[in-house]
Amino acid sequence: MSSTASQTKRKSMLSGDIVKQAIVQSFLKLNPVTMMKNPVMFVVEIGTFIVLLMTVLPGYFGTQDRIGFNLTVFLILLFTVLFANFAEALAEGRGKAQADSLKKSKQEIQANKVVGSGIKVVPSTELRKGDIVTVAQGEMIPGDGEVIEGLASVDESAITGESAPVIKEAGGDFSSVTGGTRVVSDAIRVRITSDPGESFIDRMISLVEGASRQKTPNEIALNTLLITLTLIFLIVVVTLKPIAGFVNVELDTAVLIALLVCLIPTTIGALLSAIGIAGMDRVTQFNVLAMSGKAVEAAGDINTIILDKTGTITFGNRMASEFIPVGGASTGEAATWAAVSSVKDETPEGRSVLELMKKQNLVYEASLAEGGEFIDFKAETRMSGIDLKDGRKVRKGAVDAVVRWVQEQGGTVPADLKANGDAIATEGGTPLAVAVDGKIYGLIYLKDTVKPGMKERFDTLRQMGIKTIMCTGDNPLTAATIAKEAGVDGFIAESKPEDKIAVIRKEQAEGKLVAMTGDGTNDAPALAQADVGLAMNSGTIAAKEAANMVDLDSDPSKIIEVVGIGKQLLMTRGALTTFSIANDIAKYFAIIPAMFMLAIPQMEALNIMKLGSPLSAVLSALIFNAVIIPLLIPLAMKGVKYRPMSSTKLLSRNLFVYGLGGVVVPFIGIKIIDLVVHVWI
Ligand SMILES: Nc1ncnc2c1ncn2[C@@H]1O[C@H](COP(=O)(O)OP(=O)(O)OP(=O)(O)O)[C@@H](O)[C@H]1O
Ligand SMILES: [K+]
Ligand SMILES: [Mg+2]
Repeated sequence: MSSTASQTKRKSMLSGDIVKQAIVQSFLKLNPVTMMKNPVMFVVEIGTFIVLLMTVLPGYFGTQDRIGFNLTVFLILLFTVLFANFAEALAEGRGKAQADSLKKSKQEIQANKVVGSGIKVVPSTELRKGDIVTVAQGEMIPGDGEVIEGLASVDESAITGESAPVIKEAGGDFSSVTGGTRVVSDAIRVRITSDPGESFIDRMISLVEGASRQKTPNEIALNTLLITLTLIFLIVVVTLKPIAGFVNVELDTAVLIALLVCLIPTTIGALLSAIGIAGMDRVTQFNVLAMSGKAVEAAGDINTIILDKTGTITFGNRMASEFIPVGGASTGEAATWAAVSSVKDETPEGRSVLELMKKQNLVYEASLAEGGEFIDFKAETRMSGIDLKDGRKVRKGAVDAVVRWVQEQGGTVPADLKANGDAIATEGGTPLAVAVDGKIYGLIYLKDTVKPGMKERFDTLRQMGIKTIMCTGDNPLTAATIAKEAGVDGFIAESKPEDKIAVIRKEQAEGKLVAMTGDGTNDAPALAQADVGLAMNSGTIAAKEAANMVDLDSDPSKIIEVVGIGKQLLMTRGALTTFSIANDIAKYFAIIPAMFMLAIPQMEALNIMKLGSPLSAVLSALIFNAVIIPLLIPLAMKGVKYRPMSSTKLLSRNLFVYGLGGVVVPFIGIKIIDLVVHVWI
């Protein structure tokens, strides 16, 4: 698929360059001002500095006999901090590279600004909200805006990575254009909707660059836990020295610092921000822009997803495939009125009616529509049509809507309408009734197909404990057929845009987190109300501003994968936290006995791990503590393997795997390192 092409293009950006940059960054991030943002690693840095002083000023600290050991501890600690910095820098690297390529597409553009009745060429940076510009074939669109006149195909590859041009036209849901994209055919008039520095590309750059990255509520909570643990261990270790002093035991300062570093949760402290950045990055690689890390996390906690039927679950190219007369009318009559009501109907459904006429070699008197007043399709009325100049009113639309409209005018409903309509609906098609004033002439059979693989995707969601609700403006029979075929958990038929917001509020009132997709202006309130609102890039500005995510490929069914990515982010963080804390427990068993054996050699019985010597035990634990960070970077970046199951099952499984693994792995790791280290000292 096309989005995979852009993904491979972006994946290859994790190149040697990014690694080189990340190595440089690892050193720059040693700056204490930067380091302070990560309290756990900041404590390690302070420890590193103290051991450095003891190494270079042994006379002052009375550590002349330990210079070699202290130097080794200093180096291991330094690498611990560097590894943590490297993890974060590597995670940031890909976004930075992407931001650079975006900046290139942001060079100065000449804009044809409409001034009075003429055109003035100005640099795009001078454009302000409300300005009108014209953009002709081959020109770049100078800023974000809305097409107010004309239709053009636009190459949006600069932002979407997608080379096939998309159609943009005035009015409707495909009118928004993005600055930095190129008109490849025809010309449009655009009203600018953003001031300089606030455009979509600007926002995108600062997002992928991480400039606007803020800690999420979940990260803040976890950070508080990590700081608390660090403080507790700090107090324990600091008070250890005077306590030991009482019993005339002299504890070595470097060993105490090593103990502290091993006990505080350095593994998760080092990887925490990399996990968050990588999670956002996975969403970006998927061509979805998340406005905040919070949105990605919320996606991981979603309980209910609200999906549109047409275009999300089905392909959405509802095409007229048959004219079915009712109430004794002829096929020709039904087709004629269907066509007359569709002359100016620019929806795919409307256009397909005229195409079907051509395909079936049917003709109608075009003059009938001349001078008439066209009635656009509206989701509220679920009808479209024309008021003819001779006073007759022609309508087509959802059967129940047209029936009501006919009855309002004192008309009658043909006896065979319901059976014919239901027949179409039970096949999953959409019946549109066609009427003139009080008389219904026939039905248009609109065909649509469920996208392949939908059932499997909904099964997966169900295993994760997520409920899916299909919302559609279609009739209950069609809705039921499609719902059954696609395998959604529930559906709402004949729904108007405002019904969506009601469903979201209802679910939220039950304490659930809700995700939805949308593209129209009338979706905006619901997109804002939802915990995760995914707007289509092809959609209106209002929709994109209300949502907290934008899908550059405009594929509404992607919400399903976004939820998966969010889940994976939360799982990865949970798993590595469990692993990290369990790890520290194991290191405790290596260091504490060693420390006391250093002071009281008779305490050999404590050496349950049978490590070579007290000093090699301390170094081995410290080395393990350092190298586990780079070893876990790939897992932090890629995310833990993710199998769909309920959250509670997942939690207990992860506790088992990463908790137990976290205790066992260091025992083995420290033992192996000790075998090597012991030979050296
Ligand atoms: N161009 C049109 N002219 C007249 N009636 C239409 C037209 N397009 C759709 N309809 C009718 O209006 C109903 C509502 O359409 P709408 O686009 O709001 O929702 P939908 O596409 O059926 O559902 P979904 O919310 O899944 O997109 C359709 O089911 C159909 O019966
Ligand atoms: K640690
Ligand atoms: Mg629709």
